[in-house]
Amino acid sequence: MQVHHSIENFKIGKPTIVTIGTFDGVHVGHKEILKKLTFEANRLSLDSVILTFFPHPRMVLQKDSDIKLINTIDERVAIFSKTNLDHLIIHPFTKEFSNLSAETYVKTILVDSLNVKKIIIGYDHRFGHNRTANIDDLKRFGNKFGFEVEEISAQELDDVAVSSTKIRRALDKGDLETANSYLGYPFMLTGTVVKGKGIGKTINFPTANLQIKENYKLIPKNGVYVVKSLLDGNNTFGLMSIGTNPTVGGTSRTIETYFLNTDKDLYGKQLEIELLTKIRDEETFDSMKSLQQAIKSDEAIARKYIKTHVQ
Ligand SMILES: Cc1cc2nc3c(=O)[nH]c(=O)nc-3n(C[C@H](O)[C@H](O)[C@H](O)COP(=O)(O)O)c2cc1C
Ligand SMILES: Nc1ncnc2c1ncn2[C@@H]1O[C@H](COP(=O)(O)OP(=O)(O)O)[C@@H](O)[C@H]1O
Repeated sequence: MQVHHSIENFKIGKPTIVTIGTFDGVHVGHKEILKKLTFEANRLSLDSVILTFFPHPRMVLQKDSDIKLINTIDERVAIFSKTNLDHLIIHPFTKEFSNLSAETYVKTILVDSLNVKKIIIGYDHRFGHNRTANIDDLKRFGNKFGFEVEEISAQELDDVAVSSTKIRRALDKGDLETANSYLGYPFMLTGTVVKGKGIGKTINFPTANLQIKENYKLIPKNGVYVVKSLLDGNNTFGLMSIGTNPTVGGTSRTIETYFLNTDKDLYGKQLEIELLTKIRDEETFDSMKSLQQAIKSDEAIARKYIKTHVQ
């Protein structure tokens, strides 16, 4: 798959079949659309294209919007890269771009730049300045400019019963089982290991503190999770604590992982950590000893979970 960071970087080759959207999570419902896109691309001998926008329109048009996304843009690109689509275009969403009228957008971007012959799109897709145009307008433009529109009906989307909103809600509740089954892969957090207060080692539970640079990334509910990550090529399980660490007087939210069976120096490393299940909520303990006891019991629960669910 070729990745293009703007429409301008896309050089017209074969005519295309296109789907358009944010695809936050690239979940099992999205995958159905992508499957359809590949099938039709082969049948009609067209190049398949996903057109997506970044930043998310709400991040640009409502500056104070506190929108949280399931994937960072890099994670989304990595997931798309595993599909067999021909092109991914990540077009910068700017105020200027949002001012394009529906017809100008269709003509200049879809027709002139992408040479589109077919569009596969959800029934509720809206586009153009102030999102005024809908699927009927798109079909009208199709007649005018010579492309076909295949609508994915509400019923079809309902049948899958999965949406990015449902996944976000599950993550907000710490329900990783639901989120991961809707995603079709484990929810992940990606970032760099930075220095913390150095308390972890003193209680024999060193924790790699993950710094996530994207402030729009959705962080699941505070609590303790069983996680998995690839450390120097080895699948390594661990316990992740998300929260403000009230026991040690913390105030800001941290994401820390104690990895099982390793004593590696992880500072500065880039980690992708998969969240598998939540064990408990964050608690305020009356002493470091009680915290240490709780983590010991978390570790026992995690080892049991790994044995019964993963191996
Ligand atoms: C499995 C696990 C569970 C944790 N649970 C809690 C908790 O319930 N409450 C809390 O205040 N801190 C909790 N912590 C966070 C510890 O307070 C934290 O790891 C310790 O302060 C070390 O921080 P440092 O890495 O900045 O040195 C937990 C840590 C781990 C690894
Ligand atoms: N099993 C382990 N799990 C997590 N980190 C470990 C482990 N073994 C060694 N480390 C190292 O210890 C560091 C965490 O130690 P800690 O005392 O919690 O300090 P800090 O507060 O700086 O995170 C990690 O960033 C990593 O480099």
